[in-house]
Amino acid sequence: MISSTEMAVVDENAEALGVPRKQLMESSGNAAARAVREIADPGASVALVCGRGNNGGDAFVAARFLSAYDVTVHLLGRPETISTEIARENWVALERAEIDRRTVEDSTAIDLATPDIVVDAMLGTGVTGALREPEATAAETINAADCPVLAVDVPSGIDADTGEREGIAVEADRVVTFHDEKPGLRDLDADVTVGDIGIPDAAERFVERGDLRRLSRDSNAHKGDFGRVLVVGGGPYTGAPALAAQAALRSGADLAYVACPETVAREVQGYSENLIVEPLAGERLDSSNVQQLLAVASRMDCVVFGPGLGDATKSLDAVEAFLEAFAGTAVVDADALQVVPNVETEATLVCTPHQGELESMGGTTAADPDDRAELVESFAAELDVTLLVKGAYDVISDGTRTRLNRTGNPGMTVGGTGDVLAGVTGAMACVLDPIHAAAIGAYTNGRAGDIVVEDNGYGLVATDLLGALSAALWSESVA
Ligand SMILES: NC(=O)C1=CN([C@@H]2O[C@H](COP(=O)(O)OP(=O)(O)OC[C@H]3O[C@@H](n4cnc5c(N)ncnc54)[C@H](O)[C@@H]3O)[C@@H](O)[C@H]2O)[C@H](O)CC1
Ligand SMILES: [K+]
Repeated sequence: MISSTEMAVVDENAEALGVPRKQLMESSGNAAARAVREIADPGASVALVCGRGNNGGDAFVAARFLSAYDVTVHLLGRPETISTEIARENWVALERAEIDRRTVEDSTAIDLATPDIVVDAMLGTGVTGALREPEATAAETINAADCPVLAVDVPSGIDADTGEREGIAVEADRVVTFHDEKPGLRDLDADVTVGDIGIPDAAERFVERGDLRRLSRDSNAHKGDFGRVLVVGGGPYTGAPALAAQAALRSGADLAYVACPETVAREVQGYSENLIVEPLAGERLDSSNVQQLLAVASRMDCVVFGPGLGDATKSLDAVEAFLEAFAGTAVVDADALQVVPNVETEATLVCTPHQGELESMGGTTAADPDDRAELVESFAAELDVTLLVKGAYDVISDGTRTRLNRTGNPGMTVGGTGDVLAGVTGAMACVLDPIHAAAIGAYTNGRAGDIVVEDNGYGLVATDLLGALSAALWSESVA
């Protein structure tokens, strides 16, 4: 089962893997034509009722595959209003092929005559809200037709995210849906088949640029809507927490705080005026800081534990005491990871170990990415956390869903890149589910590293990544 949001991610991921949308439309149209052939014999009359989006485009393609039938293509609206380039190209192809195509500019004038089969290709996963005109009246006409109705992808008027309808919807006898079943179709009184349109499994398995669609920026947003991140770390090291916090800002968080021992607070602040530093009494994090941390954390959307914290027992005890009392979202990295296997917490945890750290947590690893993915998935389920295990192929799993990330390069073994990753993941965890936050964190951090190396060659340092994060996340040129 796949929602329309998820479908849009997978569709763009397929494109990133070299399978363009036009090719997918060709397969969708072919699958729709196959369904027509299963319902009606050659020579039968087929009325295709098409909208102006890609759902309609599928039917333009189907018409080309139905040369043995008496086909009429009805476009609802003017051809200039066809909303996508690939649908328009397929519309134009119909004219050249001299296939009977008509435009219906007045919804009351749609005349299907008495076809042997009607194909509903008005709206698919792009529908929002109740059917408007001319689609609403056309749906009535289709429902009144005395012949079988085949819906392309989803019956028009059914919301492909929820399976619900807000007003009138096409009553289909048969649905040919693409790639995977859509919500609600099973509850319909219709025969539903899933057409394989050639989207490779890799489009779901690997994190690709389509995943970035999960990050939409609403223009009405306020400060704080994209998250407040608190990085807890520093003591033996000062650069690490500053890197993580700046990475969180560069990847969209609105505010980044660093809670660190007071002895290093000035130094941490010195790295950037964009950071808000919260000094903690003492030279190393210890249990006496926990109440203060809990108070600060209660105002945050995500807490990142670990960067530059060190492995002093008293600091790890403090992390444990914090997590025992915390019920929010935390990213756990570096030495703080040791605490995770034994802690009793209600917090939602995203852990970012490299393979050595995974083993010290009690997990196992393997050289083959698919074997590793299986091991990581079961370990994530056992710990009840989301794991992002770093490697040439990063493995991300919440124990049920498992993804692989291939961005990044050998130049990124340099110190500090893990702190950047923890910060990016923290920013993502403010606005996304843990599995998506970790997947996009891994993708973005690696992509930033690839951009730096493409521009300058090897020799990157962690601060270079900060400058490339925006491009990795938002630049159109990233392909
Ligand atoms: N990877 C894939 O799944 C593929 C899917 N294909 C097909 O494409 C459609 C989705 O296409 P899209 O262009 O995104 O949207 P639609 O065609 O469903 O509709 C967009 C169109 O409709 C207008 N609109 C939206 N809501 C309403 C409404 N309530 N009333 C009237 N009009 C409405 C909107 O303004 C747009 O103009 C998918 O279902 C598949 O059939 C491709 O084949 C490629 C592969
Ligand atoms: K449809």
